[in-house]
Formats: sequence, structure tokens, C-alpha cells
Amino acid sequence: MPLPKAELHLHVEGTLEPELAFELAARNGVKLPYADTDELREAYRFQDLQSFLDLYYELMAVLRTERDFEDLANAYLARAAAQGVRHAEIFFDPQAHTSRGVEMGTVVEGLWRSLGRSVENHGVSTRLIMCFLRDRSAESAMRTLEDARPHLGRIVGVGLDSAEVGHPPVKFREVYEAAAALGLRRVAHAGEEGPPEYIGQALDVLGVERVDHGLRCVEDPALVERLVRERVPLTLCPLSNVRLRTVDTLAAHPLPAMLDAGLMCTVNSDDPAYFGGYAGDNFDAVRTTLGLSEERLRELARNSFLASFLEDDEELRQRYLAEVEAYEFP
Ligand code: HPA
Ligand SMILES: [Zn+2]
Repeated sequence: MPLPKAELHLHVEGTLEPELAFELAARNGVKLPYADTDELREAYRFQDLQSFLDLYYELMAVLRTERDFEDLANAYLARAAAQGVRHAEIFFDPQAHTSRGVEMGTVVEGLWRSLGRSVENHGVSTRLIMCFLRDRSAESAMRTLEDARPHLGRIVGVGLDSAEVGHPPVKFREVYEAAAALGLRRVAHAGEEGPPEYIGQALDVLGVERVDHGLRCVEDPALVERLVRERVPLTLCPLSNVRLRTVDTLAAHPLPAMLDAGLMCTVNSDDPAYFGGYAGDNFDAVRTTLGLSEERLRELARNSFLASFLEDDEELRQRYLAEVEAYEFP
């Protein structure tokens, strides 16, 4: 049995495996510019975040109907459950769909057809987080928030993703204020490729409760001290960092030093279909390559539940935490 864990940094569109992409392409009459799954996998050699994003948005063309989004989420939840994920807070990118004519309602209700039954079908509790694409305008993000109004019963919070450099958190101040006024929780990608200042901005200007990635905080000792003092959770994604060349090698990943510094780290998969592994694969990789002890792995799992948005079900959170403490490593 794998270590029980929560996944807090997972883009549902990034769980689109090549096999499912071709299946949905055939179902929807969409022509992909790749001959087969092998040729598509060949394209998974990324230089940086942007080269990944180009392929990630291109493949989304196969997602058109509620059933497509339902199938996508079900495939992820089955894989995640097999790797010990007990709770998943799942990102989606509405603008990547609405801008190509797929309605917000199709996306949210399609995902909900899966998430609404996930506890029964997969043994995984879930929450949904809507991300704004930071390389589009703040006005577009505000319209997206408006568009989501009829579906807010399904959505726990907002996030910020896509190309980071040149699109600082401050660009989205008003959107995050509006989201907060609607009672939405707030997270944002910061310090993946962008500078440490973006992490401080995400906290101070956007009022985020967790920082997605946050990796580049290690360049600023005063920021690290603050993140430790305020116990700000960081949702790290080690295999993603290797594939997008944010770190040179997994062996060079700063996770052990970050834990030693007292940072509240969690380990997640980001876009598992593209980056070589799901949540359990990321845990296995950091255990094997970085030599993390069983107590460090348990700490990562404990942090994931402590940092999750389970305030509306504290009993469930305590049950998960008890599972973590009782877990016996094989
Ligand atoms: O790793 C990521 N970074 C920014 N945007 C993203 N959208 C999907 N994955 C990512
Ligand atoms: Zn991400």
C-alpha cells in the first residue's frame, strides 16, 4: 500500500495521456499533427515552460464535450488512487477552453460528472480550483470569474498559471480581490521560472494561502525565513522541474535543503502525462534519488493534508492525518 497523500498541484489538462488524446481525437473528429502515440511522446522534450505550454494547449483541442472532461478526470483519479492519493485539489484552465468555443459549463459540469462521484468510484475526495492564464489580460481573467458565477458551488478557489516571466502577480490584484469577496480560496504559481519577488507579491498582493512551486524562494534567505515563520505551504513538483529544466537534475533538487530549512513543502505531479509521473512516482523519485528518510516522506504526506482546503470537513482531514501517522513503510 502506498503512503496516503493529498495532491495539491495538478492540472487536469496535464493528465491527458497520449492514448486518451488519440481516442478523444477520433471520437470528436479532430486531426492531431502526430501520426501516433509514439510520435506524440517524442514531442515531450521540453526546453522550458513555454515549449511545454505550446504542446499542452495544442492537445486540448481534443477536449470538447462534457463526456471528454468526465473521462479525463476519471482516468486521472484512477491513476492517482492507485498511487495513494486520498484527496486531490484539481486545477483547470477555463480560458484555454472558452477561447476555442467550449463553454465554461461544459468544462465544469463535465469535470463534476467525475468529481461528484469520486469518493464512491475512486476513494478520493476532491476540490476544484479554477486557474487564470497569466499571459492573458486581467480583463479576460475578470470575465472568466464572472463566467464561473453560476458554477461557484463546484469551485473552491482560484489559481494563476501559464507563462510566468513578465506576468507578475500584481497584474491580477483586482481579480483576486473579487475572488476573495466571493469567498474563494486563493493560490498562485510563483517562483517556478519567475523571480522570488513574485512569491512575495503573490502573498502580499493576491493574498494566497499556498504558493504553487515557490522553488526560487531559495535564492532569497529573507523570503525563506518569512515562508518558514508564516508556515506558507509550497506545492513542489520535482519531476516537472526536471522536465522543464528549472533544475539541472533531480539529484540537484533543493527539496532536502528546503525541508531542512523548515519550509512547509509538499510533493505533487503538476502535469503527470507530460512530466513522467503521478504523485506516487514523484514521491518514489525523491525517496530514491534524494535519499529522503521515511520521516521526511511522512512529513511531506502530513503537510499535504494540513495544507489542503479541507476546512469544510475537518473530520475527514483528521482521518487522513491518522492514516499518515499509522502508515508502515514496506
Ligand atoms: O507548470 C506549470 N506552470 C505554469 N503553468 C502551467 N500550466 C500547466 N502546468 C503549468
Ligand atoms: Zn502547475
